[in-house]
Amino acid sequence: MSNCNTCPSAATCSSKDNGSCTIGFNTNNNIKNVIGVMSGKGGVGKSTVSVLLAKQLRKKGLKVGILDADITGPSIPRLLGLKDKRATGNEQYIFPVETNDGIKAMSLNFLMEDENQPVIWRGPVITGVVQQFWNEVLWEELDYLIIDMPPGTGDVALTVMQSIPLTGLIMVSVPQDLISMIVSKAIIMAKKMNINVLGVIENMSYIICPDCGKKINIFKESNIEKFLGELDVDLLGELPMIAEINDLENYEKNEELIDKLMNPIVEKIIK
Ligand SMILES: Nc1ncnc2c1ncn2[C@@H]1O[C@H](COP(=O)(O)OP(=O)(O)OP(=O)(O)O)[C@@H](O)[C@H]1O
Repeated sequence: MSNCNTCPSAATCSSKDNGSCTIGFNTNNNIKNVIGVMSGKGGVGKSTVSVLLAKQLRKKGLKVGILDADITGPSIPRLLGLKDKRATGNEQYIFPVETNDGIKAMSLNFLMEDENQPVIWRGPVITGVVQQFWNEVLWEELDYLIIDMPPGTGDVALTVMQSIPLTGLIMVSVPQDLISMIVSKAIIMAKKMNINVLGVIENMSYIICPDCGKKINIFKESNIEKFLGELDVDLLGELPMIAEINDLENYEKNEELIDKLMNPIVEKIIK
């Protein structure tokens, strides 16, 4: 059950009441910060941003894990280059799969025989799996656990917000009015649930001219400043739409460029 002393949400939690807290803890895990990556809308780059964050944090020598809460559309194993790996376990715990650079990861695809097999489960079963990934995976000591949330503000998002002690949420958006409107819903949901929104990352914000290096806005001029002002949320940074980000399985080849783009964002998050 809950333990306020080791809860990453302790600083912002208003209840401070062990009796009413429903957050479960695996006493063998000590996770200092839990960051949810959310958007409200699918396909905007949540999983990509989750992996980029994890890689940068790891490069700073921190202990990092990724929990893939996108149970019906898991993409973390592929993005980490772990698609052929399977998780193991014993009677008590599930052991996360680890990348060569030491990022621990758990995804439903690590438990499926075939990654193409669809998951045809109803909401309560799916939310149960997410809770198991929090409670039954032996994460041990982590500085940061990144949770890649599924799109939308439905069951799983609600479960993560209610039953995992989030330090904060990062919202991923792209510069289109329709998406900003849906991301706004997710931000308002988080605020209603007293979850700290660390800020927004605008993904696929621009492209870079291969000849002159100029930034080109592909969508009509972004209204991100206005949208953030209305919601009182910070912009953590903007990421371009580039082939190197689309090719995370070969991250090492593009490390220098990606580090340059991600490092200022990660510095803000750590602060
Ligand atoms: N900045 C970028 N530049 C180029 N390609 C990108 C960028 N961000 C994401 N992509 C690509 O867009 C696609 C969708 O990204 P991703 O899977 O991260 O989105 P998602 O929001 O997690 O999707 P889902 O809603 O399915 O969970 C992927 O093919 C990814 O490689």
